[in-house]
Amino acid sequence: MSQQQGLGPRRAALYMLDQVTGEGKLLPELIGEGALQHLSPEDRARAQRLTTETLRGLARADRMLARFLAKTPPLSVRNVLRLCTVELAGGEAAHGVVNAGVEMVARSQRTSSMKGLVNAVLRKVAAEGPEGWAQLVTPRLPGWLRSPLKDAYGPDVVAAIEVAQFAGAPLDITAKGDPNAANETLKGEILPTGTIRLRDAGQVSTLPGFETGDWWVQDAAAAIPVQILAPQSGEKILDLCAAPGGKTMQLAASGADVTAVDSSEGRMIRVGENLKRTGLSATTITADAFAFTDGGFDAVLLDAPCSATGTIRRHPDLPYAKDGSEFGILIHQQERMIDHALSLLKPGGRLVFCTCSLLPDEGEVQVEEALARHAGLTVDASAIDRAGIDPDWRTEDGGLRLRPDYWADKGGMDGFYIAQLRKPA
Ligand SMILES: C[S@@+](CC[C@H](N)C(=O)[O-])C[C@H]1O[C@@H](n2cnc3c(N)ncnc32)[C@H](O)[C@@H]1O
Repeated sequence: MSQQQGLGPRRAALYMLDQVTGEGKLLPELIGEGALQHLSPEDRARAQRLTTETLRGLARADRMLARFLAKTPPLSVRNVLRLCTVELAGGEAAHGVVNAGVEMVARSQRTSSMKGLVNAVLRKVAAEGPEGWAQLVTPRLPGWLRSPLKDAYGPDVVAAIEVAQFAGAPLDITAKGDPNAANETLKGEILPTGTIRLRDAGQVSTLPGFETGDWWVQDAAAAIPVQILAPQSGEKILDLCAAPGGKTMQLAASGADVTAVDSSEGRMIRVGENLKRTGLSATTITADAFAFTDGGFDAVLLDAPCSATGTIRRHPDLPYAKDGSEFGILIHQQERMIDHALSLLKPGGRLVFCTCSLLPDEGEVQVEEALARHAGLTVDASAIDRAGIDPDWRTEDGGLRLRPDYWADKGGMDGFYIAQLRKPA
């Protein structure tokens, strides 16, 4: 690859790093705004990979760079150094990476005076090689998140979660029908809960069965809430906060009569595309959950908006783009959403509440408080006795706590909290 060819994805990655670490933007937001649209599909994938790998290794890169920097350079130069350090750690040829780093700072008047510094520092990093990188400690979560997680799980579990987040995530797939049949061509590993797991999958849309809609991408943990809800053919089920539709497709595949509601127009377009590709059907409604008041559902799935702190191994931008200041608003909204979802259930109906959060305030505590608010409401503890679910994952309240460090030998899973509540008959 010529240096110029290599620079396009690197510059796009640098732009996204600056936006995440400087402006608090999330990667999906930046990609949605067109940050990668000028690149070929191949370069787009490379820019995305460079960005996520740099964010995943950012704290480790800073530790390595601190050895060679007398004082902290401006953010855009620091991000060039971080990006190049992570590339060098991955075994990229040193001269190409160092030249690219120098070229990136040389392009801006604001930073061109730092060419010499970048050149000297990156040469020292290159001399450390991947071996020097491997000796550094696993990157830690930022304090605003580490602290509540340490209170909830203790320091050893937090350290194990950090190892899982640093390792990243494989590609997980939910089959529309029998996972064994779908896996005949995918040739992955079938996990105990039926998810198909692929390592080094490459481009998703080129995998067998994508075009024909035989499956969709969905983390193994994210597939469990619908398994717990156990939809039956013909049941009237509401998927509240449905987009982009992974769980809507699971519900629809069971033959249930599914209504999917989400307030995001853009994300609802993706629900429509996903249903079309897989040949599944559901009624889709773009509306605020609180404005949707049709009742009488046999079951409601509430996958409430949350801090998404369980998904950091897939979204390493999150700890850098967020600071925890929105937790309070989310927790209050979840509480109101649980109450609203219960009001839409017929007597005796079931509500599966879940969040992809590691914070008990967005899981265990929500259920505890809902039980206190609603007389006669119960938790269906037996609903979580499903194939492949480890009894150790159960919580005292009858729910399920999933963590990224579970199934560590298989490649981990997203963090989730899930419980099935039963409205009095
Ligand atoms: C965790 S995601 C849902 C993921 C989805 N269930 C799936 O499996 O693909 C949360 C969703 O809540 C939606 N949302 C946030 N606030 C909402 C509101 N007030 N009313 C309806 N949907 C809302 C967001 O647009 C987002 O799509």
